Amino acid sequence: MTKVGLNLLDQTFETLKAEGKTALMPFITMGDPDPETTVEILLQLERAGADIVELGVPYSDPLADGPVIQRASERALVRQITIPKCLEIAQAARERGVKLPYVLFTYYNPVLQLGLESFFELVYDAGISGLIIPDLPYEESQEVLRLADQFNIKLIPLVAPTSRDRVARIVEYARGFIYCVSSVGVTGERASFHQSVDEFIKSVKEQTDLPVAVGFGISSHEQVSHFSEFCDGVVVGSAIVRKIEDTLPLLKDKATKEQGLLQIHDFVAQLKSGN
Ligand SMILES: O=P(O)(O)OC[C@@H](O)[C@@H](O)c1c[nH]c2ccccc12
Repeated sequence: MTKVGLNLLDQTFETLKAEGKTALMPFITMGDPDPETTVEILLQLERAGADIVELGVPYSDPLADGPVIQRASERALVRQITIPKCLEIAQAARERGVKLPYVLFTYYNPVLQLGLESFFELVYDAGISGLIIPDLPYEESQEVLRLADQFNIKLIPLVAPTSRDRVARIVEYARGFIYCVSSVGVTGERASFHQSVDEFIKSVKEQTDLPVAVGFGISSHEQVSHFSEFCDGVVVGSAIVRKIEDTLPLLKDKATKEQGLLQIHDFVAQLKSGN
């Protein structure tokens, strides 16, 4: 039975567009450093001005991830953070008042381990609005897309400057938004971006009515501001995950946990507003 109804991710982009705003979209690794702290971090991200959040499922072989997110995955895997556990954490954050749309970010193998139908039932029940699977083989994406549509979960594609010739076909099957990868290689902060990135993103925008977001390497207010001039969303992962890593000593001690959470809040807030 196809699940109908409004999708919070779509609604959020529509509202932001009407307000002439760009979505700030943090990525964090779920369960890093532990489930309870992840709930607290999600609350801080929302308070800091995040509009949408990418919930990263830790994985043992994160091919597209740089060292910062690899280390975060390792810390989370020590706590046996599985997809069901990630979804529990997401629901716990909802119960604490987090209203952000959730985009689940997972490699394909953990999905296969659960089985596609079971996976989508769990993800739907957890109130997830979007899904990114960076290593989903194109040949299998039609079945995943059929189920995602059935459960009203937006299957978001990644497009890279190296896949220019495939953009038209990728966009044709896109849902939710288009995730433009700013650079080739793996995730991780970049000091600068090749000037052709702007033109690549603008060329993608010309081929779709869906929102277009950019990610990979963005780590400062200046970079967020630059891309916010022509993107509907800006994803920041490694820079925020590194901030979490840097505050681990504070987060681990009850006496200083609030101070650590506040430092994460302030870092994300300055990404958004620059002050
Ligand atoms: O970490 P960065 O450079 O800020 O990039 C966002 C990235 O973390 C997030 O979207 C993501 C995490 N793992 C990925 C793997 C592939 C594509 C994207 C991702």
